[in-house]
Amino acid sequence: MRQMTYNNNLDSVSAEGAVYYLFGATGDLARRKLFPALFSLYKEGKLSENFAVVGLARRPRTNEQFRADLYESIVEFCRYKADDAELWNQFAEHFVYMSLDINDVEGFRELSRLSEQLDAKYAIPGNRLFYLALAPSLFGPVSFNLRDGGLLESNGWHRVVIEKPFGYDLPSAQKLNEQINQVFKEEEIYRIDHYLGKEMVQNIQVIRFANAFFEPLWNNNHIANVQITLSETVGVEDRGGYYDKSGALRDMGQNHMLQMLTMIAMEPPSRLHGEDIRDEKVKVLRSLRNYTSSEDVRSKVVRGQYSEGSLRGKELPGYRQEESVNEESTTETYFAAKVFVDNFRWAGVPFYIRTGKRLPVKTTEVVIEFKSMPQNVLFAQRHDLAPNLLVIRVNPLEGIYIKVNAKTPGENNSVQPVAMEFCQSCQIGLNTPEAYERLIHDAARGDSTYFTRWDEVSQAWSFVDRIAQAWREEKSDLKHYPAGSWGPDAANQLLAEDGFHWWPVNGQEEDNVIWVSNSGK
Ligand SMILES: NC(=O)C1=CN([C@@H]2O[C@H](COP(=O)(O)OP(=O)(O)OC[C@H]3O[C@@H](n4cnc5c(N)ncnc54)[C@H](OP(=O)(O)O)[C@@H]3O)[C@@H](O)[C@H]2O)C=CC1
Ligand SMILES: O=C1O[C@H](COP(=O)(O)O)[C@@H](O)[C@H](O)[C@H]1O
Repeated sequence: MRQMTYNNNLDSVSAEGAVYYLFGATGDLARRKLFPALFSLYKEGKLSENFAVVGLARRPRTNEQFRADLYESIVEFCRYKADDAELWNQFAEHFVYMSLDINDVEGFRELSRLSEQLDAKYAIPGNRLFYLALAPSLFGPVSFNLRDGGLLESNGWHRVVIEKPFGYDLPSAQKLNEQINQVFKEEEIYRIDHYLGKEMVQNIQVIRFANAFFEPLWNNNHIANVQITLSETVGVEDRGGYYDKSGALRDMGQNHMLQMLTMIAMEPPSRLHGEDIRDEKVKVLRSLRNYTSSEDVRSKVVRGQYSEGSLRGKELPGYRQEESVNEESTTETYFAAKVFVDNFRWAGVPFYIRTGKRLPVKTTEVVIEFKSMPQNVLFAQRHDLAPNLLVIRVNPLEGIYIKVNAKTPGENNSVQPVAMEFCQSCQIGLNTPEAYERLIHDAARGDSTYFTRWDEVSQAWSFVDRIAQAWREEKSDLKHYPAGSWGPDAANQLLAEDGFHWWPVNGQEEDNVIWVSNSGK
């Protein structure tokens, strides 16, 4: 095994301080995720005192109003309480608001002047982090105006953090990238995929590469299939307008699901450094077997849309009745796919991936199903021995469990499945850093390991585009599933035809399993 080292010499960088420019400061993402993340970083001393945050959007706000919005967001969404008035005032004092239209370069010139004042006030050496919580159509214009307005002329570093979706398909993503590249170098661009900031997604590397009983078995000799589930109970909420153009494939598939797949499937990097890890991840994306025809897509990819139903006793409308959704929409709110990684390690191993809205539970889990032991006469089993599983729970519970076979206590040669669980969130609480905290901190430190590089994004789009193309050609295979159900039955068939089934997720395990867990189960 090659030597791997952690790259932990970046901590000092954020201590230099920076101005954070929050474009889209009056929007939903800022309110629910970005403000709370900044407060948590401040509470933990990760922002030090030499920083400033400039909130930017068109609608007018005074600094006082902006700070009041900030406070409300933190009370509602932050994992830390804002109950220490002195600390709160100290924090809020770093925030200012400026009304600005992205298309107006004059506003950027004024922002540049404000920035110089903030640099002087907080002893910041010109470091600038531009966070674009904006619609993708504004990424190009904002980049040009940052340059033309003089924001990139300061002495320090300049980084731009870009929200997803990065385009709608490969051509639009290419166009976006060309625009941004006219202003920023690739190493200055931090494309967010917040799943990469999740504790357990980052833990995949440690579980794989730090355990002698996983890595040697991590291949097609021993693994029967891999299952990745990202299920949500929510519908489209107030994002119907965006979602109806996007759908589950673009909203979750092109990014979060394929990124998780790469973390599971990649080869060990030579070092745990950003570029080395991303080199390995992009090789996985290049190895994805492309669907050869529309027929091929239809046989391996299932799409669904939720109709009326109920969840935990609550009646729910169908997708087509949601606000800002076309009444005849054929947008998928669910998809499941059988994917192959055509390389030496994974040849022949199916990766089953599924995601959907209005499913029965909110969970993200990865199941590694190992090949079964050969059936033999040693055990008095009436049924096949259950395969060993490694389950990685990403959220809301965080942890892992392994399922093994053991002797049924007191009975001769009878076999009993036992699940041994390390519930990380039960052990240390749910107070682990949220994904956005981790990622904002990483961007400020110049660590782009858990951001997506352009070659990854483009490769993922070219894979997804083939599916979208087949769906455009033929719409009749869209299946409707009742809200609150596990999606179309065709998704079960996808596995059944290979002799597999989806493993239960989120604590809905089978009755006959003995649990050994630190969760008190
Ligand atoms: N919300 C979420 O949970 C997630 C969002 N994202 C992505 O993050 C981005 C932002 O999403 P979200 O916050 O939900 O969107 P919102 O629609 O809630 O907010 C958009 C923001 O952009 C500002 N804005 C729009 N046009 C202009 C303009 N011409 N000049 C200056 N500011 C402008 C708006 O302010 P104003 O109207 O005052 O100008 C507002 O602050 C999107 O790309 C989205 O896909 C990604 C993952 C999750
Ligand atoms: O990016 C997105 O992710 C969320 C789900 O994120 P999670 O961290 O709560 O699992 C999803 O609801 C949203 O549609 C999508 O845009």
